Amino acid sequence: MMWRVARSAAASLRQSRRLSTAIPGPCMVHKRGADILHDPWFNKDTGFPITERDRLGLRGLLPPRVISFEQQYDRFMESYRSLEKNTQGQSYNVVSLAKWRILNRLHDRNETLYYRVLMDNIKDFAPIIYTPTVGLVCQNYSGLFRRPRGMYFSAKDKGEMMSMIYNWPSHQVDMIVLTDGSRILGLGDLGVQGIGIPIGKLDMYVAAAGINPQRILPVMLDVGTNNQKLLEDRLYLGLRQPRLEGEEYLAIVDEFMEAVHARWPKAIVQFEDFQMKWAFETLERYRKRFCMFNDDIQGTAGVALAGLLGTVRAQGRPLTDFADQKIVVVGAGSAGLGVLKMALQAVSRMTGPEADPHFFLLDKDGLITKERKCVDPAAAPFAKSQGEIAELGLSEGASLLDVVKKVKPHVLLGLSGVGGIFSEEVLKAMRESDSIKPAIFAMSNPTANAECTAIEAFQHAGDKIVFASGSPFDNVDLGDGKIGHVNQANNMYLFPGIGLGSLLAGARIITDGMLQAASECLASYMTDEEIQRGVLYPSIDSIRDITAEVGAAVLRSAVAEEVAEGHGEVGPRDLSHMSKDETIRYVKENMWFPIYSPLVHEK
Ligand SMILES: NC(=O)c1ccc[n+]([C@@H]2O[C@H](COP(=O)([O-])OP(=O)(O)OC[C@H]3O[C@@H](n4cnc5c(N)ncnc54)[C@H](O)[C@@H]3O)[C@@H](O)[C@H]2O)c1
Ligand SMILES: O=C(O)C[C@H](O)C(=O)O
Ligand SMILES: [Mg+2]
Repeated sequence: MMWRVARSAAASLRQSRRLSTAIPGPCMVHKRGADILHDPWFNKDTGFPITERDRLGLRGLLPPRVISFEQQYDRFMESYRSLEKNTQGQSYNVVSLAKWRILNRLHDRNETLYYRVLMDNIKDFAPIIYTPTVGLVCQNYSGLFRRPRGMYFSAKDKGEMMSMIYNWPSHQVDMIVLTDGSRILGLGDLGVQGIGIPIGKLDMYVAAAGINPQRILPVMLDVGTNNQKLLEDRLYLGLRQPRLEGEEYLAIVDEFMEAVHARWPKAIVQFEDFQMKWAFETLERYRKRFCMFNDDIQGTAGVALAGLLGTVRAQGRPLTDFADQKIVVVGAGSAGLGVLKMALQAVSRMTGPEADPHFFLLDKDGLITKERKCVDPAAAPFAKSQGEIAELGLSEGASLLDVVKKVKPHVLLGLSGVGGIFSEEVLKAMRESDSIKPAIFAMSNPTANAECTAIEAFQHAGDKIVFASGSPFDNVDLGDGKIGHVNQANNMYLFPGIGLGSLLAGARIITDGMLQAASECLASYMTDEEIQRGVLYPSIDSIRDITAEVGAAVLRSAVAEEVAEGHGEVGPRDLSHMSKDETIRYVKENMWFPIYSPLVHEK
């Protein structure tokens, strides 16, 4: 019965979308005149029709000619293309920051146009608003700062957060991305300047998942910084004090989480770029109480696992052979351990709880074994025993080169944050891999921190490899008309769908099952033909489509695990009656799309 209501609501939505170019639904605005022009959410610049200018007190505040949305779009793209032309030959940093500035100015002025150009040109613009340029933006944030975006909660706000949260102007917030700036990409502690990451991630939420930009909130939790250079920088915009530690630190995060939950109980909080100790600890602390997840641990794991399963298919082997794959993971931080934990769960599902996978884990001190004095508890399950490695001629702390030479792994996966660590010698050693298609995943960000470049990988490890990197690289010309395909193994293929699916499910919490469903959905998205060509992930051009599918998979899993409480008028029973296709349709119909709506003034 209820589902019929939902269906008819969905049908009317579909109807209004079809008609949307002609008569989009109205949007209530409580402002008039110049206040509207200065609000990027409502502003249409020269696109305000004459009648609207009359109704909203805008007449005379704009040049007389009305410019259509399409013309505004073309005008922006022309200025962007001429900026590209005019900056040719200049350094990467100068060009990237110039591109970021022009996009950011549009973002500050007219959100509808901004998100439309971002969505339509995601392949060109993701590398600017997301990795790698976002890293450069964070490094230079205090100098680039012009207008605030998002919220800042600092150690000085202790005891005030419950009231501060009400300073945010939107009545409803669906998606929050939170960082404390302690491990920004592979760039280390950037303190308050890390706010660029939540902003970039939420831009991806809007572009890929169609989360309404009025309902997103980027948040910086400024508990100080241990970056001496920033502490000494007179322009640094954050607290000039060492990071809070221990209970003092947790008290700040607790207070923030309580404040968010009090105002928006259904908001989803994505933890991003926290240093390892807090990444794991906060995940365990909050995941049963709030609807939250840690993208670096859980989103990354799902994307990596999907890619790893793809490499098994690429070898023409059944998926169950994943249990026999030899995988060397370089980097035992939040990302590397997240990947291994999820990979272990996958092997256990295939072989039973006594699973004995062939995983080798290295950190800055080399191969991690049980001989190691202090092994992090999260890394302990992956520490090798002397017996296991002695026959390979390896011992505690063995170097990466030694490990690759002796193990002959099917997969070499880097999440170390150390640029170039897959040296020529290491890559050449991968030629002796036991796989017919050795896989090299250089997943660290941004580009300069990638363990190797795409060209280096194909040049040294050979044409047969499958390659993936966290930040984008161009495909590699292998000669004779052959192309070495470059995949982008980045959590952007999952986090928007995890957030969207959890939101539309009205999930109480985000379970391992929901994350597994997301990963499996991504893994099965690729056809055999694509996989054979070394294409493990979809093109970023189809990110909205894959996100809808992932969102639906997450939603269905939330229903199956009985953590779905429903969203808006669609209750859990309605959700449970939806077929897979209906769920995908429901998700797609709930994705926001940038279009000018008629503004109606309401006092
Ligand atoms: N592609 C993606 O989607 C994705 C997702 C998450 C993180 N990352 C990237 O992964 C990197 C690591 O992130 P993290 O959160 O795990 O960081 P982290 O600081 O928690 O862990 C880094 C790990 O690398 C190890 N390491 C450092 N130097 C090393 C060396 N020379 N050899 C071997 N290991 C070394 C450290 O000991 C540590 O175990 C970052 O660059 C981040 O941008 C990428
Ligand atoms: O931000 C990214 O591009 C991926 C990931 O979350 C990272 O921390 O590197
Ligand atoms: Mg991250």
